[in-house]
Amino acid sequence: MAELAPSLRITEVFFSLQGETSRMGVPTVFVRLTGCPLRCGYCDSAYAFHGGETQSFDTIVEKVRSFGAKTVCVTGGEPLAQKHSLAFLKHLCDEGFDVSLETSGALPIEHVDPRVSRIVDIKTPGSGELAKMRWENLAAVNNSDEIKFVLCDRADYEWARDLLRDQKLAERAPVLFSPVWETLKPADLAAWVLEDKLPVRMQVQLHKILWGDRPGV
Ligand SMILES: C[S@@+](CC[C@H](N)C(=O)[O-])C[C@H]1O[C@@H](n2cnc3c(N)ncnc32)[C@H](O)[C@@H]1O
Ligand SMILES: Nc1nc2[nH]cc(C(=O)O)c2c(=O)[nH]1
Ligand code: SF4
Ligand SMILES: [Mg+2]
Repeated sequence: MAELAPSLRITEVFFSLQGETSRMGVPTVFVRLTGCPLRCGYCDSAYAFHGGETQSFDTIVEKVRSFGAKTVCVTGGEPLAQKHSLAFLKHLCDEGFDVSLETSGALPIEHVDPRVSRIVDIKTPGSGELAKMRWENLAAVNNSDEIKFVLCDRADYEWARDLLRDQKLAERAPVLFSPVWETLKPADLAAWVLEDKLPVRMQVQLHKILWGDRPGV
């Protein structure tokens, strides 16, 4: 019997400015996949934990293409938790898109198509999901990827700073430090990064400054 065409469970596809990472500000199509095995206390995308709609690759790509942009960010939920996400990432690259992936760090990243830039979170103690971190992922990141810490408070900051130094993370890939929205004051994080002269890129979520904390932007 012929296999059904591969599909994904999708929460939303939308066009916005990339609000995170070193690609911040670039017009980007976002594909948000449904479902996540983690429950970070601060998650701003909990609406993607359930629901969504099953769509074929062709349907998703047609929607992506309709925005007329070359840059695509696959996020979630946790994209790598879906069976066909690796094939989908490869398909987007084959179709000529410039693709980035937002992933929690809890699932294997090494089989992601090498043309994809992988933004790999290291979940902190404050996220409540540190125990899910798959530390082997760190050996797989390279200079076209980014390692990202989303920080709840000073304790998270010190934990991330110490890990950055001990594991020489900045030598593996660019490192991002981002405050949890409306939880850690960006100016506090900026002062700490400067005081410790950390080799990281501090970033705030541009889309929330522009449009607030809501789906679809
Ligand atoms: C919604 S997650 C989806 C992808 C994947 N599950 C992950 O955690 O990377 C995308 C990014 O948003 C970050 N994020 C989620 N909630 C946030 C918040 N309240 N403030 C700042 N960043 C947040 C996550 O840490 C992650 O880097
Ligand atoms: N504008 C915008 N940029 C983003 N970068 C990463 C996002 C995400 O939710 O993963 C995101 C998002 O939700 N919106
Ligand atoms: S891993 Fe990502 S989507 Fe899942 S709960 Fe954490 S921030 Fe939200
Ligand atoms: Mg978001």
